[in-house]
This record gives sequence, C-alpha cells and structure tokens, in this order.
Amino acid sequence: MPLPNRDTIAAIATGPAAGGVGIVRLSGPQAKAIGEAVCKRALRPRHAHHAHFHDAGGAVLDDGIALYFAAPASYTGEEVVELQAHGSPAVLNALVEACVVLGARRARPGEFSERAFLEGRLDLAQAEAVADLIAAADLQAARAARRALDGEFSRRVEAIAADLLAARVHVEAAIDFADEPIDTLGGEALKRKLGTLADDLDTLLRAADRGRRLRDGLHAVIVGPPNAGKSSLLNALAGSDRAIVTDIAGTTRDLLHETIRVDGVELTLVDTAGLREGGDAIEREGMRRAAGELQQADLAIIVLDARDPDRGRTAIADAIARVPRRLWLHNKADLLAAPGEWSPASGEEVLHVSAHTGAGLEALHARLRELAQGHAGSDGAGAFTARRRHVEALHAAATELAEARAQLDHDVLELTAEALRQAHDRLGEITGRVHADDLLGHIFSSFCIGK
Ligand SMILES: Nc1nc2c(c(=O)[nH]1)N(C=O)[C@@H](CNc1ccc(C(=O)N[C@@H](CCC(=O)O)C(=O)O)cc1)CN2
Ligand SMILES: Nc1nc2c(ncn2[C@@H]2O[C@H](COP(=O)(O)OP(=O)(O)OP(=O)(O)O)[C@@H](O)[C@H]2O)c(=O)[nH]1
Ligand SMILES: [Mg+2]
Repeated sequence: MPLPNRDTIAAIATGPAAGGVGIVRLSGPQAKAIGEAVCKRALRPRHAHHAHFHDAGGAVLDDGIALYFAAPASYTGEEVVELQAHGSPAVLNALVEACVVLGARRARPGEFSERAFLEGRLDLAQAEAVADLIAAADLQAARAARRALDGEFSRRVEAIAADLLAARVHVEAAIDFADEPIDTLGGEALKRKLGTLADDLDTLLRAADRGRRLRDGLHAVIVGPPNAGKSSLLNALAGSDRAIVTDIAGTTRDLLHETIRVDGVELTLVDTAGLREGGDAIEREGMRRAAGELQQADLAIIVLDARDPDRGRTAIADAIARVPRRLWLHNKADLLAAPGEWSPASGEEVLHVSAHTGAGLEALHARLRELAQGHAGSDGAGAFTARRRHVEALHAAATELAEARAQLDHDVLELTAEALRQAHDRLGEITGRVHADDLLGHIFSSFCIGK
C-alpha cells in the first residue's frame, strides 16, 4: 500500500571512509526528477549512464555513473536513483546536499530498508537480516545472515503460522457448533495437529536460538570478589586499559562491555562490580547490575585471588547459579610460590593466571576460543541468524500453544481459540505481519544511515 505523501529520501549508501567509488542513493516519488536535475539529463530505467553531477548552483561536482530503477523494480520498491561518484566524503556530502536543495530529505538510519519492508519487498526478519549481514564479523555469520535474508527463517515461521491459522479456523468453527462435543468435530485430529505444531515450533526455537548465538557471539560476564583483578583481566584480554584498576576494593561500580576477538572469534566480555556483603549504595547498585547481567550470560568467568580463593564464595555461588557455563580463574598467580590445590566443587575447570605478568593468558585465550566456537556451533551448515527478539517471540508462541492444548483437553474452546490467536500473533511479530509502530522505529533506528 504505497503511502500517497511519502517524501523522497537521500543518503550516502557506501561507508564513511574515502573509497574508489561512493554511492548516493535516492528513493521516493521525486527520485527520478531530482536525479535528472543533478545529472542534467534524462535517465532511462536500468541503464548505466555516464553523467556529470551538478550542485544546486549548476557547478559540476564530479562525473560518475547514474542508475535509475523505476518503481516497483528496485531495492525499496519505490523510484530509486543511484549516483555513483568518486568515493570522496566531501563530494558525496555535496551530492546529498544538492539532492536536499532539490527537495529530498536526508534519510534516517535504516530508512531505505524500512521502506522496502513497508512496500512488502522484505519482511521484518529479512530486513533485520540485512543489518546483520552488514555487521557480520566473519564469513560464517555473513552466510547465516544471508540465509535469513533469503527468507529461510521467515518461511519456517510462516509455515507454522499457516498451520496455526488452520487450527484456529477449526476451533472457531467448532465453537459455532457448541452443542456437539469437540470429539465429533475432528477433535482428535486437531489435538494431533497441535502436538505436531508444538514439535515444529520447538525445533524452530532451537534453530533460532543457535542463530541468535551466531549473531551475538558468546556473552561472557566476569565476576568475583572485589580486588581479585577482574578489571585487570578485562584489560589484559582487551589489550588496552579499558577499565579502571586500583588497589581499592569496590573500584568498579558499573558494567563495562567490551567486544574482543580471539583468533577471529568474537565474544562480548562484561566487567562487573565485585560481589560482597555490604558496600555503599553505589556499590550495591553495581552488584545488582552484575546479577542482572549474569541472567543473560552464556559464560561466567569467575576471578578469584589465588592466595585466598575462598573469599566471597557464597555471594558468587548464588550469582552464577543460573549461568550455563563457568570458567574459574585463580588470578595473581605471580604472588604464589606454587599453584594452590583448590578447585571448585563439581570438578569444573580452573586456570591459573596473572593479569600482571600475562602468565596463563595464552591458555585462557585458547579456552575462550573453544567456548566461543562451541557456542556458535562449529558447523554453521544451514544455519540462519536470528535475534533475541525472535527467540522471545517463539518462546511466547510456544507457551500460548501449550495453553491452547491444555484448554482443548478440557474442552474449553473459547480459551483454546484465544490462546491460538495469541500464538499466531506472536509469530506474526517476527515477520512483521503484526507489529507496533514503535517496534519498527526501534528496529530500524539501529541500522546504519544509507541502508
Ligand atoms: N548498486 C547497488 N548495489 C547493491 C544494492 C543497491 O541498492 N545498489 N543493494 C541494496 O541493498 C544490494 C542488492 N539488493 C538489491 C535488491 C533488489 C534490487 C532490484 O533492483 N530489484 C528489482 C529488480 C530485480 C531484477 O531485475 O533482478 C526487483 O526486485 O524488482 C537491487 C538491489 C547490494 N548491492
Ligand atoms: N600481583 C598482581 N596484582 C594484580 C593482578 N591482577 C590485579 N592485580 C592488582 O589487584 C588490584 C585490584 O585489581 P582490579 O583489577 O581493580 O580488581 P577488581 O576485581 O576489578 O576490583 P573491583 O573493581 O574493586 O571489584 C590492583 O591493585 C591490581 O593492580 C595480578 O595478576 N597480580
Ligand atoms: Mg574492577
């Protein structure tokens, strides 16, 4: 449904640095008129024209290639013109300015892809995959984003949504024959069908969660008692003095996120406030944030002082209870004559390190790389990227479906229908069939400008 009064947007589509060639892209009803005014020549659809690009005063800014894509056969589905100039940021900015003088508006981040979504060229999960493809840190992640962009994830969501819709129709029809028991209205077949659907949803949920891990990388949270050397370790792993280190217990108060690459594998490290009883209000807030961050962690890196590894253990044990993996570090090994014998309860792994001398850091790197690779799934074949948002929507759909099955078992058809409707809507949020406007704003604003 093309919006009648949509304006025409312009932005640099290529990266911010100087390059051989840079592209200014226009999209909207006036794209052709503005492009022709800049080029001072007529543009034919899908032809590469060599043209001179002019500023608003008529002076030549550059020469380059102009392309015109007539609606709807373009990336956005709207009229699109591309001006491919030399990749000088100064020239490209002047070209955008010339387009603005001629009536275009500077595009917001993600606005081209948002229009592609609104024009039905991409669904929401595919538009998100465009951003994930651009941001992909390695080829494995890029391939997985490419599969999501090709609709591999969306098709599986839509297939389940279609089955859910059929089930809804069945239940709604049965409600209209309220006098008859559901079993005479194909109730057994419906129950089997919902069972299959629950299995399909579960399989997709697992795949999406792998995709989420592939996209986000390993989320490792560094925890431990104050002064154990957590911040020093973050700095040693990051290779720069990101976090403040002092000999005062309670130095770190807020969370500090740092993305590091270990032999090409990306992982997020989070430094946290030391955990202990008491502390001032700021420190307690810091500990609260640390606990919140641990809820999302894939790995807890527990840093202890090698000289006194039992200090603060109870506070830590509670905090890490729900983290799927733990790696224990005895730091300040340089202050010990010989490594201690201490180990955590269940035979979990312990590494002896020194943030100061760098001893043991190579082994730590190797272990982190293994964990990060295992986390993303060593074999990316067939994988697609997904986001936390998608996984949460699938979870919510699965919960509603379970509710629907329970209600059906009790012959409460109205509540069965309602739960199925909820499940169907949750799936619709993934592809954007069902959406709130602020959701769109939230998603597209995290794109880069010109995309
Ligand atoms: N120069 C340039 N390169 C680019 C893009 C772009 O916008 N411009 N893209 C931007 O992300 C990506 C490619 N995406 C695109 C998707 C669809 C169409 C397009 O014109 N589609 C029409 C025609 C299809 C055809 O004839 O094959 C259509 O789908 O109707 C163009 C680019 C990557 N490379
Ligand atoms: N000898 C030695 N000292 C270390 C080592 N790692 C850290 N330290 C020292 O221990 C003190 C505390 O280090 P931090 O990194 O600030 O400790 P933290 O765990 O982040 O402390 P809080 O933020 O207060 O919870 C500092 O004086 C560091 O220089 C190490 O491997 N060996
Ligand atoms: Mg610290």
